[in-house]
Amino acid sequence: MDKILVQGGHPLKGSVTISGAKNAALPILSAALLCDGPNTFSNVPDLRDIHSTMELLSHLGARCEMADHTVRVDAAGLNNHEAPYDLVRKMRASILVLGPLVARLKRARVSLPGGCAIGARPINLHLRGLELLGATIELSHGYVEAVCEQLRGAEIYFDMVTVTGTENLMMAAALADGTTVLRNAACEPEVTALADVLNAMGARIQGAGTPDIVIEGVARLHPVEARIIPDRIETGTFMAAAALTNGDVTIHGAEPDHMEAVIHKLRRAGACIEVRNDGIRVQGCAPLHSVDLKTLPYPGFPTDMQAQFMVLMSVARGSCLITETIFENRFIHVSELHRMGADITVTGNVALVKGVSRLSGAPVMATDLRASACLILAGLIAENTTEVNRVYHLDRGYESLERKFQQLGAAIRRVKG
Ligand SMILES: CC(=O)N[C@H]1[C@@H](OP(=O)(O)OP(=O)(O)OC[C@H]2O[C@@H](n3ccc(=O)[nH]c3=O)[C@H](O)[C@@H]2O)O[C@H](CO)[C@@H](O)[C@@H]1O
Ligand SMILES: C=C(OP(=O)(O)O)C(=O)O
Repeated sequence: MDKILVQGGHPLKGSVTISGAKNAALPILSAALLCDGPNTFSNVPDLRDIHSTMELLSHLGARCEMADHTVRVDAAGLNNHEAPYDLVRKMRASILVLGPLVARLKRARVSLPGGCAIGARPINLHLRGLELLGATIELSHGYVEAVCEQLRGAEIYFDMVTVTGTENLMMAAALADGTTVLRNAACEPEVTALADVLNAMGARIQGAGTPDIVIEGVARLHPVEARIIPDRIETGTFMAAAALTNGDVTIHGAEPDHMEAVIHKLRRAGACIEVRNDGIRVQGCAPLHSVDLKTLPYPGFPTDMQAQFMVLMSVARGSCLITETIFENRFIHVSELHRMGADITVTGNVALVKGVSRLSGAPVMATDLRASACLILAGLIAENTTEVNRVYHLDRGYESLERKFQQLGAAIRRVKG
């Protein structure tokens, strides 16, 4: 298995270009199942999760190919309603084929994704929404089976904000008879990006990006060409790294409007951030200060940035509380940060982080994507060498992470295992 070695102590300097967003690309690739004919999506990040999704869509009968960050998906041959365990277990976002399959084929049999390192990750709200749209749902042998004659519009209220739940039901409702209203819907930019692609396909969706989304069902959708939005979590990871190393980095290709909560917290922690026409410039203005943080649905501070922010706080002046409200077990990185000398105490979903003067390099590993990114960041400022193991989690979500850090002057390299 590959590992990444980081020699700490090099301030990051220069510029970096952000890739397309994994969490926008995955639902959009599934949306291609809703129409016949060739869809073309550009700026798709070349990641393991993208290839897993293409494998799943091919299994369902779609034709998929990727070249130079452009993915073509043609679901004219969609003929299989079953997403098997072996493909779904590789990636939780596979559940996003459920809505499109029920809408197109009137039936779906999709393996339940189950939990993962960060928490239980239930899909009860997706299933209840599909029932309200008229599908009959059964759970058996680890699979969800959904059938319907024709989906019909309904009013659906989400008890919790769910990103993939909102996306699944928006895709299903796009081809339902009548009007669907989603209340307390997720407002994440990736939801808006999906709605934009569906509308370009001929769907009638209003209100995406707000908690009330209204979808007037249409009889059919047509293929499109679309570009995937920039990855706001990759952007935030590089912003955090620049501030942490007391560096000076300009981030190109990012969308500053999606970064407000992260920019706000980094500024309060002492980073100097300038939003310019050619990118976001982040300069470390040492020392960093402790600031409390709570993860929330968008536009709140993203759970996917909590681990990276914790590294900053672990070497900031003072103490702070970091509260994780989205996932019940998203402090996997804490025990590894302890091994590097951090002073963090976790009680339930709250971490008390007392800033220390330095971290020291150590062999570490994490079983989650953003926790792995956090350990790379810690390695950038730690004394001596940090060895980050199990980097296949990173490869699910960051394209060329070590190459991008090398360009900024970090002493980082991958060792093939
Ligand atoms: C709101 C939120 O920040 N969602 C994050 C979540 O999206 P993802 O779509 O994976 O997760 P959801 O948004 O669906 O889940 C949010 C919360 O709702 C609960 N839930 C969800 C669906 C359901 O049917 N029943 C239920 O109880 C989950 O357990 C969780 O506590 O993980 C992604 C990967 O880290 C992040 O990019 C998203 O920002
Ligand atoms: C945890 C993540 O992804 P997934 O939902 O695919 O597990 C993430 O993007 O941080």
